Amino acid sequence: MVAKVASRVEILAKSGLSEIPAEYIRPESERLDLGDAFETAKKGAEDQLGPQLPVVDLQALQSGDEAARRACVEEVRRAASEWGVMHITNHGMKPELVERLRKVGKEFFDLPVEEKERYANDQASGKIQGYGSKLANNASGQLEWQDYFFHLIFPEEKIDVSIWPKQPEEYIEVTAEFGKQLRVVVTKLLEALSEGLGLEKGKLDSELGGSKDLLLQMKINYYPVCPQPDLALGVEAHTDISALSFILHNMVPGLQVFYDGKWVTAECIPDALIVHVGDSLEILSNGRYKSVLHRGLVNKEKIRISWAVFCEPPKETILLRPLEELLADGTPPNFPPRTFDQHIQHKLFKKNNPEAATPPTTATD
Ligand SMILES: O=C(O)CCC(=O)C(=O)O
Ligand SMILES: [Fe+2]
Repeated sequence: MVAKVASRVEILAKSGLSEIPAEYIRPESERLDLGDAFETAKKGAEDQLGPQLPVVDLQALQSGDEAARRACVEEVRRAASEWGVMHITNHGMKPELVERLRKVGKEFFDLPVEEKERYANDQASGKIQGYGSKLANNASGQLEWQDYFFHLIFPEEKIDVSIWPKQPEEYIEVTAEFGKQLRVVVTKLLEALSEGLGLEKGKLDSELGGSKDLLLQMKINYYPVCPQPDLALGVEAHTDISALSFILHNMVPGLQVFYDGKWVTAECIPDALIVHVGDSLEILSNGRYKSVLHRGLVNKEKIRISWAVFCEPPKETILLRPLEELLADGTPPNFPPRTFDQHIQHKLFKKNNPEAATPPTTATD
């Protein structure tokens, strides 16, 4: 078999084509409401009907005022339970650092494609870090309108800066610092989420590997302008396999989350970070926190860039299963025990075999 070479969406977009290749055209069922979300989002929140993602101010988590702190924990709990996603403000991450992260990521993607190719990943040989584009290896053979750069940013002992962009020069310093500071935010949020489940505050963090083994993996998603945004998706609808995912972006709308039977376009809120609950946290919490279904739209006018950071447990050494404390009252577990790796394999299998009978041990997901 001839190895598949990924074609870069950036090259397609720059070629000036007016119709996108067939592999990028989503099936009819996915296209119903793709067209005008960008236009709607541009008009501003006032014009958007219906509910909006919750915005949670984390300031009070550090507060000496116990009532205020508890109220904040409750807001986090509620957002993670009802939506599985929230904007967080006053999270402690310095706006200047976030701005520098945006700058170095954009400068990397501004390089010519040939320069970026020097960092190309090789999914077939398991080299997943680096510059890439989706290969048509799923059942439908569908592609997404994006290129990306993927690499581990924390813990420091596990990162391999030799595969990180060397241009712009500041990339490594800024991104490593971002990883360190984001880890502090992760700790804080996991503490609030543990407390929201009635658990000891360090519980979720340690169940996910703690300071040594919980990984922060960053994916910079680069969505070029698309001549037919009503036919394509930047990222198809999915839930993240992570415990939590953090998203920041270049203030171009495109992220949608599925809530109450509808796709809701996330507003662009300066200095806020978006946090998703992913599958791993859904499993540990026995479904009390929801792994949110989401997707990314593209548009005709503006390049969109997002930085997604996935907080993941180690692949094989931890068994993800609903925490015992949450089953003590006789509540049955809603998920079978699986390592993170087994969860990934199971999800892939289900995606590629939608008709397959679900084995008895997996009856609940
Ligand atoms: O671009 C976005 O806002 C979302 C990206 C995303 O869902 C992902 O990378 O998993
Ligand atoms: Fe995602």
